[in-house]
Amino acid sequence: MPVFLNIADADFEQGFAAMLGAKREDSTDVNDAVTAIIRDVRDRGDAALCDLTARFDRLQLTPATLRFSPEEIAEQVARVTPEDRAALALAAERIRAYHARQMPEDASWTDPEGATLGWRWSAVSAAGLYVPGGQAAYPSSVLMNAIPARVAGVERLVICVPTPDGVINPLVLLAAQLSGVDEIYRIGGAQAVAALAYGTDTIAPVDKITGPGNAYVAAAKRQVFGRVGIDMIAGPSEVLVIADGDQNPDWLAWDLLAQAEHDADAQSILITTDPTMAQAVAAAVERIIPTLDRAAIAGASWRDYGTVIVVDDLDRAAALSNRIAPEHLELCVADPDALAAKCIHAGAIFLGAHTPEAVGDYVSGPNHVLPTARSARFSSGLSVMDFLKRTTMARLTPGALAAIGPAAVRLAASEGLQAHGASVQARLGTLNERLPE
Ligand SMILES: NC(=O)c1ccc[n+]([C@@H]2O[C@H](COP(=O)([O-])OP(=O)(O)OC[C@H]3O[C@@H](n4cnc5c(N)ncnc54)[C@H](O)[C@@H]3O)[C@@H](O)[C@H]2O)c1
Ligand SMILES: N[C@H](CO)Cc1c[nH]c[nH+]1
Ligand SMILES: [Zn+2]
Repeated sequence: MPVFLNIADADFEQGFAAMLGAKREDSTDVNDAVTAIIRDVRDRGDAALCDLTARFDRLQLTPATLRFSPEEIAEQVARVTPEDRAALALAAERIRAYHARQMPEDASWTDPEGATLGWRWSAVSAAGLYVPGGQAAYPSSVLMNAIPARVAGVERLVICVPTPDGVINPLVLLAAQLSGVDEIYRIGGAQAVAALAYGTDTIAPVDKITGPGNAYVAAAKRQVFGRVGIDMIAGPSEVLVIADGDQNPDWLAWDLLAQAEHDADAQSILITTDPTMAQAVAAAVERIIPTLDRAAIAGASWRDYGTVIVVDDLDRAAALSNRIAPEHLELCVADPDALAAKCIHAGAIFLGAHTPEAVGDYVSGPNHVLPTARSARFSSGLSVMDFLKRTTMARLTPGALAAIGPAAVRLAASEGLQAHGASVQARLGTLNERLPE
């Protein structure tokens, strides 16, 4: 049974703890295995990639076949139906248009002292996108990672995707093609992350690695961070639906199950002001679960992490939502804008009964790679900013240096840094002057 709370009389703190659950912890075994794999790839390069792919993905490769050839990509992409191609193209175009608006502007101004100041944005030169293999390969996630990189102006975009037993989802390759990916390698796990970070004879290293993956991929991203940038370590998906009493319970049940079917560790929460709605949605969820293709996963997720909370009013719902800081927040209420104004901490907000979270997974335009496990309190979803760096700029005239330089000289002296002060004084012509007491 999911956790069922009536906030009016339940111990919320206890329920809150149960709701957040005891999620996965870092495993020493995984970390040690990943350290060894990374070392192997650094030492033996392509040979290690081929050996590890044979071991984990049951696929024999040579350095020459690590990369998908243009002919193979064309052959796979030709298998995609026109309907699937059109849907993917529509998604790609909407995601591109949304992310184009995120591009920040450079800035430059001259202050009253005569200093011209500002900043300039530039893209990372090369980005590597990890695409989880097998059943978990989502073409939509290829678009969500690769398109912001391209919009940001990344010159070289690389994908690593494991192909267990040689099997690849053609839609993943089409999504890569639509997003302008330059190179696709059929490798996965920690060895792929190591190759992207350190490079091999065949794979040139990248500057930033993004994308989800299993515990080995996550541990490898943590271990190579510093050598390269990484996006975030995304945990199991979550949705919080806030609903008033005037909603269709079946619609809300489908929304909760759309997260639950992702992962047995996913979390779906309903907060409602109407006890009758709470009961109706919970009943609909139980009725629908056995009909799902992924009934076992969705059932486990709902049983272990599903939560239904009844509150007195929407202010209380907003306060709870802010504590949960959900990855996805659906506001199925009469005035979603008023409620959204009170919901400060959420990765993505979906306003109104006709905006199911699932549309955001694919085609609305915003990114579906979002902060999980309450990290929406301090972080944001993937965006073009993840592929950009900001460089600050300053140019001083002699007059500007004369106006503000003496303060720098004084501060350098206070820090005991003689050359710092001298580099300013030399320009001011005051190098041999004693510093004022
Ligand atoms: N948007 C998202 O957040 C999102 C999307 C899709 C998938 N996912 C997550 O990605 C993951 C997919 O997992 P997956 O395993 O199917 O694919 P994966 O591509 O993440 O991992 C496959 C690789 O794991 C490595 N591996 C497996 N067992 C190993 C072992 N014992 N020792 C060392 N390495 C080992 C192998 O190299 C293999 O190629 C799931 O956790 C899923 O929840 C997240
Ligand atoms: N809801 C997932 C995490 O935001 C993303 C996804 C991909 N495909 C379907 N859904
Ligand atoms: Zn989803």
